[in-house]
Amino acid sequence: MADCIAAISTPMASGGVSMIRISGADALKVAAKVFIPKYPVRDIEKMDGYTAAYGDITADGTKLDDGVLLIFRAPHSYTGENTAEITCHGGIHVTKRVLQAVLSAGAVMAQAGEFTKQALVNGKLSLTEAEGVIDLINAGNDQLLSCARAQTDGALYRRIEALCEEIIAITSEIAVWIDYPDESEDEDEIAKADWLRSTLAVKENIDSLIATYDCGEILRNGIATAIVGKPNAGKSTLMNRLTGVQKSIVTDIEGTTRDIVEDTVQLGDIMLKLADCAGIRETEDTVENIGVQRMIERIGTAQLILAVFDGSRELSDDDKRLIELLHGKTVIPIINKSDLEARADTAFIENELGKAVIISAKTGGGADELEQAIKQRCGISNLDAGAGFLANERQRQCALSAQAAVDRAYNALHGGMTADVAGLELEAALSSLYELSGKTASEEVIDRIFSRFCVGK
Ligand SMILES: Nc1nc2c(c(=O)[nH]1)N(C=O)[C@@H](CNc1ccc(C(=O)N[C@@H](CCC(=O)O)C(=O)O)cc1)CN2
Ligand SMILES: Nc1nc2c(ncn2[C@@H]2O[C@H](COP(=O)(O)OP(=O)(O)OP(=O)(O)O)[C@@H](O)[C@H]2O)c(=O)[nH]1
Ligand SMILES: [Mg+2]
Repeated sequence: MADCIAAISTPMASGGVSMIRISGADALKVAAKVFIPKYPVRDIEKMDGYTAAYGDITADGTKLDDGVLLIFRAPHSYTGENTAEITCHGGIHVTKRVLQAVLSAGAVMAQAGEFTKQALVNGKLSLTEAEGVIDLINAGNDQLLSCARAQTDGALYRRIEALCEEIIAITSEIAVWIDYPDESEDEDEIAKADWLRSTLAVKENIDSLIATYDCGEILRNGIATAIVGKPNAGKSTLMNRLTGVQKSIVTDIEGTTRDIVEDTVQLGDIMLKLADCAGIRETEDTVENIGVQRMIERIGTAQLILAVFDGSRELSDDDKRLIELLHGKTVIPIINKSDLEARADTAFIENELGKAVIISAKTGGGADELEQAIKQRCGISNLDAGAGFLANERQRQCALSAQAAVDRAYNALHGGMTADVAGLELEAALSSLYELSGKTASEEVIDRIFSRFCVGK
């Protein structure tokens, strides 16, 4: 058996060409057994990196196909190992036969993500960069692509490194203090105040790192958005206006919408998963009541609530009951029907729920302002992917344990405990951050990450 792995790196589908990748110390030796260069006659094992040859791909002396061989020399390859890429015609069967020939020549079948794992082991990629590679492959729009690109280029990695350096600066000072305590109490106090300040800065940086997770989550999965308000406020009209289709029934009869009507809409880079709900009111109607209950449940689960008020009428008890339900939620109050004379108490609404947006769902007035408000409220306009952000739950969990440890360190310093306690907590934070960047991630964690890759990546 030769010291190299091999797999088909292109999709299992017919196409123009397919690629079989071989990576490891013996990659060129194995390639030489199946690939016969046509001209100039040359020794594959002596080919320079970044050179290609045209020739026949063979199995046991029989020609399978003609193809192109591309050579990378360690460490200058994706994996950091010697790499040979054989490109053949893109039929599923012929590609499988070429792989078989390569395996017969001694290569070992690669596991899912094993090429990228080699890259990780060889220091070509950090763990968070490798995670970015999966996101890049899965990216379905420009925004996701540029976020994944930032990750594969090490944006998060650098942000974590910077945090670690800040922490190390404090822990090393504390370590010196433990060995050589300051002579005077004054100096001691000055040093402690200094550590407290630096720890606070670290704390703020971790907090803002954790806040980036929600933006990424919103980009990937969209925002669960509930449109709520009293009957006839114009919820269904707004829903139809946002999606551009007449999906929700609109009438001037109160209680028109009962079942939740769902649709999605792309607002710039954000996807809203809209739910148009029944209007809130006291009613004897059994069916409508169930609708109202469902609306209340949605208020509980929605990430964003568009609370629609009829601006042409005075606020009713139902409006006030709704406002009660919305406290503590992420809400954009919307005063609808701006094409009619204004009668609703906007100041009251803003006082309860924050800055309102005035629109006319009927005419489309205020649509831009609403889009801006949604973007602002969801923090998406604040996401600077190039500055590094948390892209998945594993990363978030590591960052949360680092945050908890830094909080404990801060409280220890603030509460007047001896600095060695804070020092230990900061060490704990550091080890969570190392796990995040992959410096100390366990084999198990790494395996779990790579199991999300496809074979051949
Ligand atoms: N044919 C082919 N195309 C591919 C890949 C591949 O493996 N093969 N990749 C696989 O995902 C991506 C490109 N990834 C690569 C990453 C590094 C190197 C490389 O040769 N790195 C050298 C040189 C770096 C430099 O010049 O700065 C190195 O790291 O030393 C090559 C491909 C996308 N396209
Ligand atoms: N003038 C004016 N009328 C509007 C506007 N938006 C909605 N309406 C009207 O208000 C009435 C109720 O609209 P809907 O969208 O069905 O209201 P809803 O909030 O979904 O009502 P329910 O489903 O009963 O809870 C309809 O006659 C709409 O045409 C607006 O911006 N201006
Ligand atoms: Mg409706």
